[in-house]
Amino acid sequence: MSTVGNSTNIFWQECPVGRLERQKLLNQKGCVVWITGLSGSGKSTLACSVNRELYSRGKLSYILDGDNLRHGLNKDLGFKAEDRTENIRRVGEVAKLFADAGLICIASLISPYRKDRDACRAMLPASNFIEVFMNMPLELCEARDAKGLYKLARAGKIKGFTGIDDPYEQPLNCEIEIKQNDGICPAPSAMAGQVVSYLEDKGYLHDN
Ligand SMILES: Nc1ncnc2c1ncn2[C@@H]1O[C@H](COP(=O)(O)OS(=O)(=O)O)[C@@H](OP(=O)(O)O)[C@H]1O
Ligand SMILES: Nc1ncnc2c1ncn2[C@@H]1O[C@H](COP(=O)(O)OP(=O)(O)O)[C@@H](O)[C@H]1O
Repeated sequence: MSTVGNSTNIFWQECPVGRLERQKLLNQKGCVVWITGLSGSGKSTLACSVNRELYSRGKLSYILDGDNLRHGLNKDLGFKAEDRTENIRRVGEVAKLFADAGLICIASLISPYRKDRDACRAMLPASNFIEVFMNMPLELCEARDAKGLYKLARAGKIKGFTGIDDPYEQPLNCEIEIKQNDGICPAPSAMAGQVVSYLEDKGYLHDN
């Protein structure tokens, strides 16, 4: 195709070393583990724990954390709905590249809108988008308030804070749900175990 978006006269370039060769080299399959949930629900903690566990098994993963990407790639974006949508779109595209590189890409963003997450899912071949929902109650996230942002949002000093005066749409069909058991949040290693077991069961930790 020679017209894509606003670009004309452009052509897709193929390279002889492809995804399958890279996966063989790494003995794993590229995919995207997309962690969504409220601020303070434990997304970054889970991402780091999965990353560490995979590393200990000799598997290459890379974390795309919303907070970190907003320091660079997405520093022109704020938190209004269009900016969040563009934030998720860009991270979805980058995650797709990492998965094509053969890595297990762990994206950790609030990603509050279902349609934005679904658009990222649609960018990837079927089943290579693994949506993980941090299903933690707002009360727990707010009680943690690791960055003091809920306090500022309650005081009206931050407007449009997810869960307070901005929406969060829960996934309807996620692959993995992390939730409290009898009111207790599982330890980070247990949460990571749930994700790594899924990857193992679905064959992502081997290339064939
Ligand atoms: N208004 C508002 N709403 C929600 N979050 C806010 C806001 N302002 C700043 N922050 C901080 O930004 C982090 C979320 O960035 P994300 O890129 O993950 O957000 S989004 O997916 O585009 O909604 C989020 O980080 P986490 O706490 O790690 O989720 C907050 O620290
Ligand atoms: N499973 C857990 N058990 C106990 N504390 C946790 C757990 N997961 C996260 N936390 C704590 O909750 C706070 C918010 O976690 P974080 O990973 O930064 O959330 P998010 O990335 O969703 O904002 C941190 O202080 C973190 O140490």
